[in-house]
Amino acid sequence: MEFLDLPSLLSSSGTVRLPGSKSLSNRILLLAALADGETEVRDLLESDDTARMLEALEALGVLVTRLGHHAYRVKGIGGEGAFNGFPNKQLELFLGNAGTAFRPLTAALALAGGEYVLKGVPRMHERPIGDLVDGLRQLGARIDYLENPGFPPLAIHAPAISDVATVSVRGDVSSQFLTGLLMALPLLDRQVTVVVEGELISKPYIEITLAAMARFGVTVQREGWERFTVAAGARYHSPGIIYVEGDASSASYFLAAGLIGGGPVRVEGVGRDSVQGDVAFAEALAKMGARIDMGDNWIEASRPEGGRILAVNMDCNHIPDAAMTLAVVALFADGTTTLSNIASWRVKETDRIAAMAIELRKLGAEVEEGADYLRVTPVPRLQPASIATYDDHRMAMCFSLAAFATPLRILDPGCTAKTFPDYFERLAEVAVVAPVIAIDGPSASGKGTVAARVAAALGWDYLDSGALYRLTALAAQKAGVAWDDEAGVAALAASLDVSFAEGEVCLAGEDVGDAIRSEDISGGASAVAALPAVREALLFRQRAFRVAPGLVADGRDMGSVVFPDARVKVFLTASAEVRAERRYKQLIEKGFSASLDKILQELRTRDERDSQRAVAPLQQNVDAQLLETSNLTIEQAVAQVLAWQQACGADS
Ligand SMILES: Nc1ncnc2c1ncn2[C@@H]1O[C@H](COP(=O)(O)OP(=O)(O)OP(=O)(O)O)[C@@H](O)[C@H]1O
Ligand SMILES: Nc1ccn([C@@H]2O[C@H](COP(=O)(O)O)[C@@H](O)[C@H]2O)c(=O)n1
Repeated sequence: MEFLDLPSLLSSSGTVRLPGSKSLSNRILLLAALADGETEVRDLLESDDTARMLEALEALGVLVTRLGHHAYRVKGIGGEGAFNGFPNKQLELFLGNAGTAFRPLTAALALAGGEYVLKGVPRMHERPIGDLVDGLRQLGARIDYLENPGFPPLAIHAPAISDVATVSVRGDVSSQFLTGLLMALPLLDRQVTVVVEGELISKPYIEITLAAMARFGVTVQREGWERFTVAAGARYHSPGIIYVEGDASSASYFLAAGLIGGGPVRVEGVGRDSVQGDVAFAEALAKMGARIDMGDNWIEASRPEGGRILAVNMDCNHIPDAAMTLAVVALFADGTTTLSNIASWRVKETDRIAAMAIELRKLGAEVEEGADYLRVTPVPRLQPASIATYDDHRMAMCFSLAAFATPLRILDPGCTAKTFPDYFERLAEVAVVAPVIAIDGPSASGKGTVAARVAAALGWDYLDSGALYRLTALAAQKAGVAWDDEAGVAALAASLDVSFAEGEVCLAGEDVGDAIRSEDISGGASAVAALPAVREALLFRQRAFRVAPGLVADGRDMGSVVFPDARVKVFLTASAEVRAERRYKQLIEKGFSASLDKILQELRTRDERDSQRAVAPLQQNVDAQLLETSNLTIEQAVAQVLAWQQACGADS
């Protein structure tokens, strides 16, 4: 499985231009297709969900021209006289997991006339659509469930249009059912009123629908949130050029980063004039302690000097998507946060309440999960974890914010392609990561000694990565697993029970500081380190050491593989003879017997194996500074590394 390791994030500031809103993009594309005339859609979101809508429209015979720079020209199929439906009247469409494509297309195709099959990914087939189908059937639509009643896939047949003037639809499961119905009604040439049954959820999404329809010339008469009427003769007319607003839900991650990391972080593309309800996220964040500034087309979030992040009890029905971000902000709050009225999370890309609870607990938070609420109690120190994302873009994006507290592994980060393909690149632009000094070099060159002293001088953490390979070799020896049994040793490496505290190195609670330094285990470490699966198993464990305020790491591949973005990279070495002598002295001082010749020979063997192995071989990388210490004291070597650190202007 693909993954992305996020280091600890220290602070945030900067500006992000948001991608186009998913909700608006797919609504506008469909309306442009149904309208008369040509519409130029600018700033369209380029993502999986919009790709599914574009593919579907083109397959239906709508002419779409890609103009570049997120602009598309759509030749509408509307015109004078009765609506004739789409040019292609018999088709099977695959709509992935795009709810904003599936629901409105179901409604439009059900009233358009034709024989269509609508399918999606397995999760789409678990997301209810029965309420929309029931509403459409009242209008004469003929729709069959191909698998389970109430769920996609669907077979849509030409409708037997009735003259019913009032239809009802449930509003308490997904507002997309009402959206789908409303957007399709102008295809009928008569007045129809939709009556909402139950309390309508996610009302701001209906505002988006009404605003988008209005841009295409159709005004919906609204009586509260219960009755919506589309008049006879309502027709979609192209507005000519239409701009898609930035995605307000996507803004939530950056605004939250502004609060958690200090900010200010500004998002451009949404602001005071936005039609998207998720801009209300900014108010929710303000209740959690953020300072919010807003212009017509931008919003900025920061944390006031000395400000705390406040726990809240919040009804999130109006911002269901952006509220996921609040659940992660809650990890930084000063008490227990409760997010309520979020039952719709259960029928989104995944069961988001369940998924959120599982993943927040992995980080160490206390979480209570209810049918329609989530309660999060933070802990003083979060723990590094691999976060599963459930093929849900918002899981990946909101959990990235936990990196302000701990290094993280995000599994399947590519799932953000649904709405925000370059999310992690944009996040990197506004977040400052914990700095790393990577010191690589051959055995006994002094890199551990120098690295530990540099770390102490800077007040940073220190990682002796070689110790992890040594511990793995020792664990294998104790378990009777041969050092060349790649799968067996990798399994041990993945579950190593180790701790480094107060100068002790413990394996399963036992201090093995001296045992892992024996020449036998040195050879074993070098042997297991040549196994790719072992290196893979230890990768995140090493990266998890990268916490605030910074890390000095020593090993063989710190600068090349583990921390390729380290700001200072050093290749610290000395001649083999000098190194053998240093190791000899070290052993004698510790009271071990040793032979200089044997040490030199073993050291050369280890150098040879470390530099010849296929994965992460020991070598000086082009971007690493050479530090030849044969004629340097420890103090001189330390001073040189600190000078490089200062010269590169890294945080100290
Ligand atoms: N510049 C130096 N001059 C003299 N002695 C040094 C110098 N640097 C380190 N030493 C000594 O060399 C010995 C080996 O150093 P150290 O254990 O730090 O090496 P290392 O590269 O981390 O080794 P390994 O890879 O085997 O863990 C230590 O006793 C240390 O004090
Ligand atoms: N990043 C690293 C660190 C170590 N190794 C291997 O482990 C052996 C022991 O390391 P020491 O630094 O404690 O000597 C070493 O010989 C390497 O084979 C590694 O591969 N990558």
